[in-house]
Amino acid sequence: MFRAEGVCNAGMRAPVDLALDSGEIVLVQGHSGSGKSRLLRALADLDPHEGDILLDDMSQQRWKPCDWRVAVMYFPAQPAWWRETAAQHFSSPPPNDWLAALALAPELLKKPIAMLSSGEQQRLALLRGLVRQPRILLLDEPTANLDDASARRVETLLQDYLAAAPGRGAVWISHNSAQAARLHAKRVIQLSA
Ligand SMILES: Nc1ncnc2c1ncn2[C@@H]1O[C@H](COP(=O)(O)OP(=O)(O)OP(=O)(O)O)[C@@H](O)[C@H]1O
Repeated sequence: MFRAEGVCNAGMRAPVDLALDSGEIVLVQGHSGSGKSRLLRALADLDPHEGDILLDDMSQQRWKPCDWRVAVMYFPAQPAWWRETAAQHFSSPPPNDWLAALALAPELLKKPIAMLSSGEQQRLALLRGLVRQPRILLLDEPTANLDDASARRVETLLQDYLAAAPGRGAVWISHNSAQAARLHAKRVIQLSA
């Protein structure tokens, strides 16, 4: 379904091959600075890079870049905001059950971003991306700012999202071995420093 062959971005030590089947999570691990974020940015076509990346056998080079970045969406560890409130960043409002699943009060959407905790911002940024229905989620430590209970809520929501339609998958950076076990990833890509 999703394949990467010889992908290399500036800051990565070696090219990476990767394959993702429908519903699958591939974990990416490695020391700080080993190139995990740079790999995900290359997969999302956010930087010039080497190698080929295919979704349903169609090369990234044949996609319109803006369509690719919605289908193959990068979720940075530190999300960017450019308007005053989170609500202003959503193409369509997040479903109430998603907000509830992440224990986010709907009122948070209307608060100034500067008044939200980093964990609230990270969860809202996740929903901001999911409402656009990406197929491949490139998750850069999506629970980095969260306590254990909140992290598990995010894991459950993401696993449910992947299972809700065919043709979805995730490449997930995680430093947490307990989380890695919970995600049942069949494949782990270990980047060396
Ligand atoms: N635009 C860039 N061009 C070249 N090298 C870069 C660029 N941005 C970052 N780097 C370097 O690439 C290397 C890998 O960075 P990356 O952010 O992918 O690491 P990481 O494995 O995600 O680390 P961490 O776990 O600390 O987030 C680092 O040495 C970094 O300094």
